[in-house]
Amino acid sequence: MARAAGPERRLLAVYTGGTIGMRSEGGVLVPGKGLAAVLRMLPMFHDEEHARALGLPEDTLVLPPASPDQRVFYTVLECQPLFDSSDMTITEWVQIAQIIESHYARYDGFVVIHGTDTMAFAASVLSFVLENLQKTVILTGAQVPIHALWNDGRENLLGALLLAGQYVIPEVCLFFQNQLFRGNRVTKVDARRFAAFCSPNLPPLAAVGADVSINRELVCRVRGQGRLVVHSSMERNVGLLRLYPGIPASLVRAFLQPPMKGVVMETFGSGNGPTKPDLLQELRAAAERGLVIVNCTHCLQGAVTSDYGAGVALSGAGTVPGFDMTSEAALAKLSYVLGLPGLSLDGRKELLARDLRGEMTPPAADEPRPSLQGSVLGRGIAQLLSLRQEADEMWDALVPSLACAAAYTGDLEALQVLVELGSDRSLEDFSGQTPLHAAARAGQAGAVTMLLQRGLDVNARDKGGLSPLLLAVGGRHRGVIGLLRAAGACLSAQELEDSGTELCRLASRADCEGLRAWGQAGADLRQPGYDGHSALHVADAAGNLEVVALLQNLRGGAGDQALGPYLGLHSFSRDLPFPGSAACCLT
Ligand SMILES: NC(=O)C[C@H](N)C(=O)O
Repeated sequence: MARAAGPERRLLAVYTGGTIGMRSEGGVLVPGKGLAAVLRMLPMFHDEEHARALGLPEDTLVLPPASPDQRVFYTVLECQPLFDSSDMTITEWVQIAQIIESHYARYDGFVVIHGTDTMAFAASVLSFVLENLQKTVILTGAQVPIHALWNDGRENLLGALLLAGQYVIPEVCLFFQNQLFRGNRVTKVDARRFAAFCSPNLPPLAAVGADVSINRELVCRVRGQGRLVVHSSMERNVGLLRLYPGIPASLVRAFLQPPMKGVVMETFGSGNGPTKPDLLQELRAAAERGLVIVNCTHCLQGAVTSDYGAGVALSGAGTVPGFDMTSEAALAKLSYVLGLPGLSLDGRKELLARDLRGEMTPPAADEPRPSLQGSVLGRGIAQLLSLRQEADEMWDALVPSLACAAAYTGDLEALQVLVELGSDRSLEDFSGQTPLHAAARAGQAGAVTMLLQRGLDVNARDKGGLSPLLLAVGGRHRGVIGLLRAAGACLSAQELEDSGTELCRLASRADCEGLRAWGQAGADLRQPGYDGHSALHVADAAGNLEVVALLQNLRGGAGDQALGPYLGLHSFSRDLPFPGSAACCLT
């Protein structure tokens, strides 16, 4: 986490509805249009004099100076339609993520103005949908409309704009009543009070008083190095089932029927439930059918543990522990994990039990308690716990190499899991190679496609300066070269210059495939080698008519245009199912 640099910071505020902008119609509150016009009239939200002096466009608002050397400019994007958040679903939240994606390069941070009723669900979903986030995203809203005399909307929105404008907190956060929370840790706890949200199992990331105090230990590091990825294929057939004393097995059975694919089950206390055989049998049968059940406690605070027989019975029936996740986060995570393509059931359960976006505290992170040092058994347990932690660290260190191995062999299922596990850190191995290098070297088009979709840097260089494109050229993997080029891979100026000598070498060996690969990668086939001769000269002097004909056919310089039709170059956007460009409307 860093204080944002630069004299001007630009934010996009996506206004989706909620009480903050609501008006009373017929005695009830309904979403209200024109929030930007309201903000323009409020001096705390817009410095008209400064805007006029700079000649800012009509849609750009500017906050009064918060510090002498920095100004926050922002644009309000009003969605159509506006929602009471009770009507919002995963579909709208994915659309918000797509709006962020399509404006990502132009803004330094994002504020999402949202109704409070489902804001905890929205923040949780966004935290999973947005992968490799490197900019601040803050959701906020209000309990009372901003145009009312006494309201919380002004403070909440101003705080969110100031934090997103002044700090790089690369997470989906929620700001309410002077506190900045991790979005997937919050839950709404009050329908009326201004302190509407709490984060029961994680302290706030920041608190705003006379000063801003940031809890630096807690703020996520920038996750991965790739570009932003929006996971739009969230599974919709997920549900939330709250156990209550005496719940009949027949009701549980009815709830777990297809098309349901995943269920968050809210249990008692530390993850306990009734141990009636008929109920356990329903859970077991559903788990055996492939339904994924995540066990979360319905307590506000605390975690699912294996302290009680009544909890162990549930895990014995095939449920996955959700530890200290909120039900909102668990539902969002389930939808995300079940929506990932190409994973086995075990792979999905493995991801569910792992902390992916800071949404839970798995027990492996527990420090051995000091009291354990007092007895022989206690010391043994403490040692076991620390061994387990070391094993975890070893696992983390091995993920990049394992991911490279999976990419090299084209094991897509293993690769998917490993890339997900490594998403909060670099996937470079000891030599600086990423799995994309390994896949390109081996010509694994499927793995290359998956990794490009996951946002791995197409032009990454390993410690020897090699890029995936150069490795694919070396292996003459023309399908992979096409994929990389279409995703923006290019040879460096030095490689283009050095390619002349290599082209001459290939021509002298009559290596037509090699020449085609270089041409497809964007090399100019007329580039002279170290002695000033081109590949065509070399082939001509050697009397190799096939190579001469090939080079003449492919002349015209940079391979793309000349080789495109010949080699079947294709449009990346047509071939890869990247999320389409985002609409600004929520429909
Ligand atoms: N305070 C609010 O924003 C509640 C409103 N019903 C909403 O969620 O849109």
